[in-house]
Amino acid sequence: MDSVPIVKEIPVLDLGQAQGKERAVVARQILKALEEYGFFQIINHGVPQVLMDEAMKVCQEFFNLPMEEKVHYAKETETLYTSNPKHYVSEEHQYWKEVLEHNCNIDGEDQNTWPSNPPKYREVIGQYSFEVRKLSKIILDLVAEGLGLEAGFFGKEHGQRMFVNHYPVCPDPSLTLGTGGHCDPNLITISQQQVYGLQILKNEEWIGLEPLPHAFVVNFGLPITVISNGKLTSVAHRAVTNTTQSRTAIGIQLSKKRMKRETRTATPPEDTGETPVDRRCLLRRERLATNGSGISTGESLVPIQMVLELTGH
Ligand SMILES: O=C(O)CCC(=O)C(=O)O
Ligand SMILES: [Fe+2]
Repeated sequence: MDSVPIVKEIPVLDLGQAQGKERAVVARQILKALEEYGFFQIINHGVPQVLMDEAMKVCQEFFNLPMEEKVHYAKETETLYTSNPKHYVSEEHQYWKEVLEHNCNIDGEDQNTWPSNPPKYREVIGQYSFEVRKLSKIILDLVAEGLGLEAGFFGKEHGQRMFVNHYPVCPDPSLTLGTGGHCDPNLITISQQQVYGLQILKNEEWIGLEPLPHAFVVNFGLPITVISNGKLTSVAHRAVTNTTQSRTAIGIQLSKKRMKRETRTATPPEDTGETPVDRRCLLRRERLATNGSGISTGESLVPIQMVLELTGH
């Protein structure tokens, strides 16, 4: 894993230019970045740096809470928090990470399910998810323009969910995984990360993406293949841990449809007749099938019917 090169060519796009007469240029740059890498970073995106810092701070403070307090959020009925020890018993591979995840839909009604500690969590993440939502709409409009689709093609009603992956310092990263290779199942993911660890698949080789301070990393999930009529595909990625620094990545995912947790279920073909399996479990199983570090193609990760359902097509 150490031999993975950090590639400076992964595009860094200036979203500020999209407001002026350079808009069409930016739309083309985004399309090119998606065709070549499936990922890009954006600067001048309009989300205040201080808000980004505060969001990172409250997330890190959450992970620094004592385990007794964090497990309070690991209830079976509404799981906000999971950690690698939880999977030790059932999974072949051990993931060196903790995850905080919850919906953050626009009406704000999810907020009372969010952690109440750190005390500023709900206020800060409420603002942050609102700002990132605005930003994702700007990017979606640019992608629609770049694809020659009508303005507003991606619609107004989106489901929004936040995934915060926290990877503690790992004494031996070769023995474990941060996040195994996968494609995202949702429409668009916008993530904030301050420490290197994200790797993306290019020409069947892993390459590393060095996050710029206060930039956002953007990628598209499986539905983009259907939406773009095969012009774009979702690119597999994974995250590695390191021996010196913990790493926290705050991902905000938008889906074409609002997803309530209970609707995030599906019966994979081989399980017909059994209890529906949580879709993230399905994804995790597919990740394991690729040994966690291999390549998951769109087809093997999520059945195409599910992609169509997610895109509302
Ligand atoms: O840790 C990261 O940067 C990536 C995590 C990720 O890809 C995911 O949760 O879908
Ligand atoms: Fe991902």
